[in-house]
Parts: sequence; C-alpha cells; structure tokens
Amino acid sequence: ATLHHEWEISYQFKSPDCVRKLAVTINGQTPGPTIRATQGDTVVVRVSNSLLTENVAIHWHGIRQIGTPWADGTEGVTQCPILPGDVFTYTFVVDRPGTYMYHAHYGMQRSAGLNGLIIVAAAPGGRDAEPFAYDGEHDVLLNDWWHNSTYEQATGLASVPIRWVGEPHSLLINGRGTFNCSAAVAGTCDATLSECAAPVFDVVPGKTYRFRIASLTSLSALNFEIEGHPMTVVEADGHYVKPFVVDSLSIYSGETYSVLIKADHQDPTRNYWLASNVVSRQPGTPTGTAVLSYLGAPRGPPPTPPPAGRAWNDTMYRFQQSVATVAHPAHVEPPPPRADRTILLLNTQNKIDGRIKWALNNVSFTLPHTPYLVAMKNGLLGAFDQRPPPETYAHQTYDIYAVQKNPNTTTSNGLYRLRFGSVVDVVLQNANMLDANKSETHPWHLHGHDFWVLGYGIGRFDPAVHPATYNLRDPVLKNTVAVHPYGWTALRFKADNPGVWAFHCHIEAHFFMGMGVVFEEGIERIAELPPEIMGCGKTKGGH
Ligand SMILES: O=C1O[C@H]([C@@H](O)CO)C(O)=C1O
Repeated sequence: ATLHHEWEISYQFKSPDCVRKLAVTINGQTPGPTIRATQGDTVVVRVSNSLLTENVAIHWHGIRQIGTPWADGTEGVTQCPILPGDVFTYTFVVDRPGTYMYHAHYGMQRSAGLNGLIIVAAAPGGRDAEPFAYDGEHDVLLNDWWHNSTYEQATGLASVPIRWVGEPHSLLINGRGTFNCSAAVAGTCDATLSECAAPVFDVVPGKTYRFRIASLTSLSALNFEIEGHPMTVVEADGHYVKPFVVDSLSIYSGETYSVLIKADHQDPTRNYWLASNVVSRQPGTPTGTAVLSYLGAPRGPPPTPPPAGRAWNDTMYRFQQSVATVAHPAHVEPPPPRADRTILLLNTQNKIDGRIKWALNNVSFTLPHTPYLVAMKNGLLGAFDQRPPPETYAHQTYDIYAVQKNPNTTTSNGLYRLRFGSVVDVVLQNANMLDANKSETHPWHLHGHDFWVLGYGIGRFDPAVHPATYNLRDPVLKNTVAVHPYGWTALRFKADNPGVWAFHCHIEAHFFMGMGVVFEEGIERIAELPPEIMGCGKTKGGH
C-alpha cells in the first residue's frame, strides 16, 4: 500500500514538562504523529515548512532508503534544506518490520521537538514474522528537554569559552515530563496542565505486552525501567534478538528496542512506575516518569517513589547489555567473513582556534551546504574538500587514557569513498577527553545501512589481536551502537546502497561539534536526482 501523510511544520507554544517553550511541531504536535505501516509499504510524507524564518529537513532513522538516497533527509548530505514556505515530499519504502523513528536533521533542530516514531508491522506470513507473541502493545518515545532554545545551545557550543548545553531540564516520555515549577521563571510553569501529566499505560493482569522503546535524546544515555517488571529484550533497531532479560534497559540516543513484560506482579491492586534516568553522565535531571496502570487498581500515581535507576557510572552494566545483544537464532544473517577495508576512527575532543570540537583521527567534520549527493553526481568540484580523511591513527602508541592536546587537529568536509559492494569494517576507538579522567559514551548512527556489531572492548583496540575475537556467528544488525568510555566497538557493513551516507555520534551537540564522517558508494549507479533536493549552495547555478 501507499500511505500518504500531510505534515505542516510550525512553531507552537508547548509545555511538555509544564514549562512553556517554543517547540517545532508537526501538525501542532510534539512528538509528531506515529507513522504506522506494514513491511513493503511506500510512505509518502508531504512536508510544508511553516516555520517563517527557519529551514527544515527530516531524517527517517533506521530506514535504509534503498533506491531513494535523496529521501534520507540529511541536510548538506542528501538534500538542500526545505525553505520556509516550501513543500518537499519524501517518498520511501519501509522494507523491514520493526521500530524506527524520524527527526529533524538540520543544525540542532532535532532538540526543538521535531521527532516521532515509525512502526512497521511484519508482512503477514512472511519470513520476517515475529518470533514472539504478546497480547497488547505500548509505544514509548524517550527524550530529554531543555528550556533554552537550540540557537542558544548551538551558539554556546561554538563560543570561546564553550557554553556547554548542560544536563537536561527534564526527561520526557511520549512528550511529557516533570519540572519543579518553583524553579521556573514566574508565569511560565503550570503543573496542572494535562499536557504535562504523566502518560498512563494500561495493562490487564496476566497479559503479556510488547513495549517498543525508542530514544531520541539530544544528549542523555538512559536507564529505562518498569518498576517490578523484568523485561525480555526481543528486538533492537528493527532486528530480532536472542531474548534476554533485564531489570532495566540501557538505551542510547538513536536506538530502539522492543521488550516483553508480563503484567503478573504479585500485587495487581496498585500501579507501577515507568522510569527513565540519566546514566553515563553525572545526572542533574529528575527521573522521567509514566504510570503502568493495572486494570482494577485505583488511577493515579503509584504509592512508591519512582525508581532511581542504575548507578550512572556503572559502565559494566551497560557494557554487558551491549555484549548480550545478538541475533535471534532463527533470524541470523551471517556477516561476510572478512572485510575489504578497515577504517579505524579515534574519537577525541580537541581544540581548534580555542573552540572545543570533536574529531575522528584528528579531523573535525564540518557539514558543507551543497549536498554531497548532488555535488558528486553532478561533478560540482569545489563543493567540498576532495582529500579523503585519514583511515587510521597512531593506534600502537596513542595513549587513550591521557589528556592529549592533539595540536594538529583540522576541520574538513572530505568524505570516504567506498568501493561499491565492498565490505567495510569500522572500529571506533574512544579516548580521554580534554578533562582528566573523562571519557563519555557515544552512540554512533549509520545512515543508509544496518551494520553487524562484531565486538566491543574496554581499552585500546589492537588490530593484531581483537579481530580474532569478533562474533562472526550471530552478530546483531543495528543502525546505532554505543562506544563505551575508553572502549572500542567494531562493526561491519556492505557498501551496497548507492548514495551518500552520514555516520555520526547521535548526541546532537557532538555532531554539531564535528563528530561525524560521511561515506559515498555507488554514486555512478544513481540514474537521476530529483530537482527538489537542489537549490542551495553550488547546486543553484550562477557559480
Ligand atoms: O562535548 C562536550 O563538552 C562538554 C565538556 O567536555 C566541556 O564543557 C561535555 O561534557 C561534552 O560531552
């Protein structure tokens, strides 16, 4: 089937956590409407930009855009931005079942509220039928939220000295959160608004529920828990996983999971909390809450305080979940046995001209405003740096535990050209930041592909040793993966989707500060580009 959506993007006053703020909305909503489709459907979204003075672009996160590389919605990579007053139609096929998301992909606009879920059901009777059963489903979109604007955030990040975005003011569950009104500017906060009332998820005692849990946080790694209800993880980023049980789920920005819970608590006469807590950074934000409401129990908040989550610095708990996430035995798609090319990417925080940046192999990424897709297809040389970025770094000697000033850091908008059909390994190596004893978690997201997650480690990656430990038997396919503090993560993908694809840290501030790269493959196989993606930079003529 072909599913048509009409979306108008506009600013509206919203109070997701009871504090009034301008938000970028879809048809007046944030989060936007959930797109529900069946595997094989074509989704058509006609986007009208009514933002008056701000461009927009929308990325369909986890949708590979096979044959439609111009619909990936990544400003500067696959399209020119949609201008105020303009209309742009995204058309793409949802070829796999699972839990996906969409969000703005222009500057730091995602943080302003333009986000939502895409839920794709398996084709009935197909080979991708779900290897698990449940009685009902609930969808949970997790976010973090600030009261200052994305412009303040972006300007602060580019200032000398940096004004870091800081910890979020609140954590949202399906667009609702809690802020203590006594700490808000007078007249901006109203705790009685239904708009910020905790979401309620109804369950019938004895039944099994699938919770789809997706995170589009700007910054925060989260620990998600349903009080007193162990969760069986069954899906990650649209792929079925070998079921495993957790008391609380670690989820990074850009990831989705499905978990099964049984509404079989020994006390079904009360309600329970859904709780989202910041981990991996020292928290400064109250718990995000929602209510699991047992049929027959009195409505209203549970009698217990909301769970506080795991210790924020319990890295091993999170690491173990990463390692436990492997393909479902009946849905293993084995990776190619070896790579044609291996790119080692050292993740560092660096200073350039006094500004704090993030860099890969000492190159901090800058986004060109002539989309690569058009520039490369149409031979617009000069639209970006033609020199390829480095394939590796001094991996034998680089001390990942030390503060390294890396004085030779440069900025570049060069990209990696991949041989069409080749198998590419990327090893992401984390390191110490510019502050002593500090290394953060980075969720890396690849556009246009899923990758096999071959291995994780804590410490320095050794190309002579660690590849022998890769899981080539049943690695999970994902589109977003964590690199843990001082750790490394190895992934493999096939460069078989003609287009130009961003690969970046999904922390909004970090991509803005240069934490990304771009891959091109098979550009020559793309027949013709739709003219609607053009009209900016060197694509508008007159150059
Ligand atoms: O990129 C970042 O900058 C800050 C800090 O290092 C400088 O204020 C932080 O925690 C980041 O993740």
